[in-house]
Amino acid sequence: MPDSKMDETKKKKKKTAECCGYPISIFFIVVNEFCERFSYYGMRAVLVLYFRYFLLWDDDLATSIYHAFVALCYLTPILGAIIADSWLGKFKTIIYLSIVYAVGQVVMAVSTIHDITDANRDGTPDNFTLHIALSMLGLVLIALGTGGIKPCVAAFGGDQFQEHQSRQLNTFFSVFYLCINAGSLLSTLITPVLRAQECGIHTQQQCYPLAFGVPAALMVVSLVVFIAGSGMYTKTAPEGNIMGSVCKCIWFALNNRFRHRSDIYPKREHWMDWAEEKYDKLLIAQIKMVLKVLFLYIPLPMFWTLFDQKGSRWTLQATTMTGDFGGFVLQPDQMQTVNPILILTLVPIMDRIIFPLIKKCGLNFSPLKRMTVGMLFAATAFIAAALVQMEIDKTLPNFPSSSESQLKVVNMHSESLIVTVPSQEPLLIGSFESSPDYITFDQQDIRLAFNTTPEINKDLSLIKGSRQTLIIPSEPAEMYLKEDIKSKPKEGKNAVRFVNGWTAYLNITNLESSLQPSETSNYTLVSQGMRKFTLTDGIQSCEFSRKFGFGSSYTFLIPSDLFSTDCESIKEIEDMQPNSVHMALQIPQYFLITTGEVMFSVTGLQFSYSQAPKNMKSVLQAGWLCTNAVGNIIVLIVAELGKLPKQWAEYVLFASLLVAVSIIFSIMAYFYTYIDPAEIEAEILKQQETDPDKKKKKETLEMEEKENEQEIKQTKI
Ligand SMILES: C[C@H](N)C(=O)N[C@@H](CCCCN)C(=O)O
Repeated sequence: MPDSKMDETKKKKKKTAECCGYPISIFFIVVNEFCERFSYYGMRAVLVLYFRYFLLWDDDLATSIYHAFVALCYLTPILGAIIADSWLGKFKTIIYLSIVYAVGQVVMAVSTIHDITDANRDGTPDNFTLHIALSMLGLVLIALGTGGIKPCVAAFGGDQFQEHQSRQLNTFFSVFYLCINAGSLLSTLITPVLRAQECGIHTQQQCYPLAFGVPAALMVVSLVVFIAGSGMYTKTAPEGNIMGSVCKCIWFALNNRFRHRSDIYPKREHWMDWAEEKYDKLLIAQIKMVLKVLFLYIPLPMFWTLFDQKGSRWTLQATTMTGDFGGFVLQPDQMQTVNPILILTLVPIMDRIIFPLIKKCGLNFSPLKRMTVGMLFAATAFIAAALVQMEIDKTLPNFPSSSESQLKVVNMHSESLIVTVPSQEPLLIGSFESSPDYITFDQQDIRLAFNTTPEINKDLSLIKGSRQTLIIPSEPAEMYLKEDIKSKPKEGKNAVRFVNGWTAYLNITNLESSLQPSETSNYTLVSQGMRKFTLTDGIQSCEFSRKFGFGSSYTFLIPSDLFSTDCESIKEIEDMQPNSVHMALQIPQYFLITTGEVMFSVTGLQFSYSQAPKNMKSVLQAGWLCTNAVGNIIVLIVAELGKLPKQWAEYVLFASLLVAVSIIFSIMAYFYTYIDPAEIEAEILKQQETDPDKKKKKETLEMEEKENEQEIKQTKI
């Protein structure tokens, strides 16, 4: 927008109602942002677990779709900025896109109701295609909404301030950032708790509808709050399609340069100077400033590649750890709250203590240096994550490879048995006991010998890549194989099953059906904490309680004296140890990545603002957010191409890539000279005033172009 027009807009700004020097309207904007960020981060906190455990996608697909969604959220700001600047203005853009956003959240919440397709009432959806289609539609609408309003809301907040309120404007931006993190903190604490509840019409399942429904409700609240402030806002008219002008000017410069590629034309200082024939010197200078910063942005996506894995890989890592903090139990997806908690404490500490201290020591800790250090912190965070992963790997059971088979023997016979197993010492298995651990075989067909009278020889055909248990009931000749789980139970839950050694059928709470004598139940999943099972044969009953940790698996052996011992004689066989590495071990990696975020993200945001000409702040904002989108696309590419067999190795790979990129960035930063865009703009305007030929030059060029167009038309006719 020409400056004269901009001044007019400023003059036209109506005097707004104030409280303590602040426009009252910003209260609505800050509350709106808090609710919107609650909605966004709340939904994001449980998203990867929804993909993994509701839609039953594997870790890689869940991670890929999660990052594709985040990438889309950071690509759509460009669209939002264009709509606001050239068509609807910020106010209407925020309202319309917030409606799209709220609809998306509602569609997403509906997609998580398993009962809508669970016709056979077994607790799992029958029509996954419908759930996937609904959730993808919901996510696209959410991405359009959240990304579209992102470059508008903060700028709209800024528009509310008068020129004399520059101090209050700075405070507003700090409060705005804190609100983002307060919203994020509360939602990442609350939504995982909602998810962990059980709900449903026909069967009780993890309450994803509530976990996604509350963020949807908050988005509606956000919209209502924003509309409520409607009468108090200063609404500036759309500034004109600045992105369009920038693109046209660049296109013209490139074309003009190409047309004059011959050596007979004198060289120009910068390739953008080839737009001088048609475009304002001011616009060209502004584009040069923007391009200089955009060039510097090239290595930045790698930071976001690592940063945004907090919500995917790190959350999945937490599901293989224990979250028992004594007084309270933390869910794996709640670990992400460590980030906003640290932001709320680290931002003031850095701003008030660390950065001033560094300055006092005479060190020039320039914004670009801070960003480089931020990248190195993020790389160190991934090394910490790799070390934690190595600790977890040590505690994981030795699962069979695709060519191996594993077998355990459980003796429900009233006497001890000696079992002869190929290439093993004979095993002595007591009554109601099992072989010490799974025995691994390279072959599938094996023969076992039992010292019963008469002796039994049993030929077994094991399943490749599987874990199985051979159950020897009270009548050993009726022994049978039962397939076991071969990975950690989902969401840090515990898998339990019962073998019925009682003489009649048994009903056990939580089990799908009653258990016949000598039968082994399928696994049932139970959450961490004290769990109670009631066993009854229809006449007698007793209760069996046990405290569970995270990620374990047990087979409970029910003896024939069950009711006379009041369930106390039930024996347990531990098939899989509970997770033993504590989630607290993730705190160092969260601390390092958040320190990196403060140095990189907060500084980067300020840097983008300070180096952008005043009418192109939204262009650079969209560019800055785009680095985030590209970062998430890189996760997809590296995760797909890399496919490293060990998770810790993938963490080390990402850390190494970021170190390499931070070295390149530091070299680029070394050659960057900081500018004061306002000063440059003022200088050019002054020069232009003393250039009477300027207007004439432009008019002549426009005439020439029109004549050319007409000539082309006539030639065609
Ligand atoms: C919650 C997180 N710590 C945060 O502050 N997020 C901000 C900035 C995200 C920057 C992405 N380029 C947000 O606006 O959500």
